[in-house]
Amino acid sequence: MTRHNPGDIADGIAPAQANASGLDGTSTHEETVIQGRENVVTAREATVYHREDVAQRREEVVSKREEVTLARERSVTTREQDSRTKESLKTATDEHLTLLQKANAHLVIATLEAHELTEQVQAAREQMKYAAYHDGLTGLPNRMLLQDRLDQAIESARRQARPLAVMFLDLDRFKYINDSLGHGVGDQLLQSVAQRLQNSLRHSDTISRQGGDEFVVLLPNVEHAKDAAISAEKILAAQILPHHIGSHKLHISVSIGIGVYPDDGQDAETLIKSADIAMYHAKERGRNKYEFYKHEMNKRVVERQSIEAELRLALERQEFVLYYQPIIHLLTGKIVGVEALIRWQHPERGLLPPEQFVSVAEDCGLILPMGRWVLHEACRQAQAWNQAGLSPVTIAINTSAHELRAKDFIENICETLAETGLPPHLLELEMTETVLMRDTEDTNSVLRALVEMGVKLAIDDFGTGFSSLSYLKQYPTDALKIDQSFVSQMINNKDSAAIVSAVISLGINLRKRTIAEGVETAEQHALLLALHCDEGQGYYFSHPVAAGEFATLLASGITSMSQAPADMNY
Ligand SMILES: Nc1nc2c(ncn2[C@@H]2O[C@@H]3COP(=O)(O)O[C@H]4[C@@H](O)[C@H](n5cnc6c(=O)[nH]c(N)nc65)O[C@@H]4COP(=O)(O)O[C@H]3[C@H]2O)c(=O)[nH]1
Repeated sequence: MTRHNPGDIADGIAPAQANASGLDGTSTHEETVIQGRENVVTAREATVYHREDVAQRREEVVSKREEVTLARERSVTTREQDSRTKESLKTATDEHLTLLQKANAHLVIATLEAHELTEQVQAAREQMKYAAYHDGLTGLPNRMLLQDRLDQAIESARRQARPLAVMFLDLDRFKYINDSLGHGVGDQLLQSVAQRLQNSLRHSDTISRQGGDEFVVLLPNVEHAKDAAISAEKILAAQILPHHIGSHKLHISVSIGIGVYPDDGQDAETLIKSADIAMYHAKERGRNKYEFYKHEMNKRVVERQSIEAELRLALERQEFVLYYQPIIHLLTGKIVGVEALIRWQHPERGLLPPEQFVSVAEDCGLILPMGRWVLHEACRQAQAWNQAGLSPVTIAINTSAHELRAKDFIENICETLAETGLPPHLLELEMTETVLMRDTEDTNSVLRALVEMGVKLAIDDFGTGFSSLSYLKQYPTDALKIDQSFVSQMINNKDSAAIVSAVISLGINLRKRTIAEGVETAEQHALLLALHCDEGQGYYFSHPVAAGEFATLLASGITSMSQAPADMNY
């Protein structure tokens, strides 16, 4: 745009325009004036326009400036805002970073903790798994693990068409050690037995503890049955050596039954059962033995099971009876006592001796009601003889460990004596050494209570248990019964004679009566007399007889039963 000088407009003529009109030479003065006026008007208009234009432009400029200012302001504001935003963003980022770092630290810790926890959980899981498959006392595989391994071994034996063997082991007379020396010693003995089993067998064999004193061994790699016999012999030889437990030197043997796959069982359960049955037969043959399973053995086991079931009914049906064996004063030949011995008048099997059912009764707990019945019946009978005017004799009764431990044992004896009217000094309780050696504190208080009541105490089968002479001084016992195994051999075996002689001397010195059990011959009788044994009991004098028969013996005063009928076997 052309910019005009405002002075030019004030003169009324724009120089350029003036110059242009004068040149053409055609216009008049008037025209020129008019022209000039028009020009002036035009110029004024132009000026006006120009002014308006200028004003407008100024406004535009102003507005532009405002815009620019506004834009600047906006820009400043935006920048400020930006900078503020950036700052807050930075702060937020920093905070976020800090949080992240913290979170990361937590995450690291949490990861470590989780790792540690996983390890603990894993360890706990493994521990639980170990506990589920192992015996807590010996650390040996338990029933479950054995089952597992046996299943696998059977499967493998089946595929390869070869045999495998299972051995069932039971410690002989472990119960007596447990009863007499306590569970602590019993547990240590089991650990020692387990250790020796491991040392006697191969790593590939599985030795498991089934519970109590029972172990089962899996021999997966046997070529022939005789391989199992070799392993069994190794076990017997290792276990028979004394076990040193604390201050005790314990002798224990094992009985082993062997079942062989596939003949004696095609699955784990049957095989173990066969080995178990064979083990019972090994025990019956005299312990410290092994025996292979034979099919006819099963019959005996079924018999034992049915005995248990029938024994429960025997008390209700009053099938038990007592037989009485006289005890003779050796010097005078008079009957001074009588031992009550239980029999079971079985409806089908006839009269059964105690060895066929007393241990079953002990195992299934029936010994307690059975023992109460024996006590009551024996006291009642003895008092009946007294009241019938027969010379009073001491009645001896066998007392098992279970009975002695029963809470109501003393109470029961008091009640029985009161009910039957038998004077306490005519009752003698027989207990084995092992029964006396258990829980010495408790046993002592029970025995003292009995002595205070006036009841007599005799130690049965003396010399066969884990003899500790200190308890002879400790307990208030009246008599020592010399075990029949020594009496029966005393004539031909010097050692047995020496033991019998020593026990009698002990009795004399400790002022206790000595009673020889199992006297069968005149020679034994004569030697016992010469050794100053007080009393004797045995087939030489009388077999155990029924109550009526004993009354006859007592009344007739027969003291030597060389005349005893031969068929008096019970
Ligand atoms: N070889 C031979 N044996 C003779 C002779 N004289 C007696 N006997 C037998 O020797 C056993 C003596 O009883 P024990 O040692 O107390 O041994 C008893 C006793 O431990 C237990 N018993 C018997 N009756 C009871 C009872 O009522 N309760 C308890 N808990 N056990 C009993 O059963 C065991 C065996 O009793 P029994 O079979 O009656 O056997 C009796 C008796 O018949 C002999 O000259 N030669």
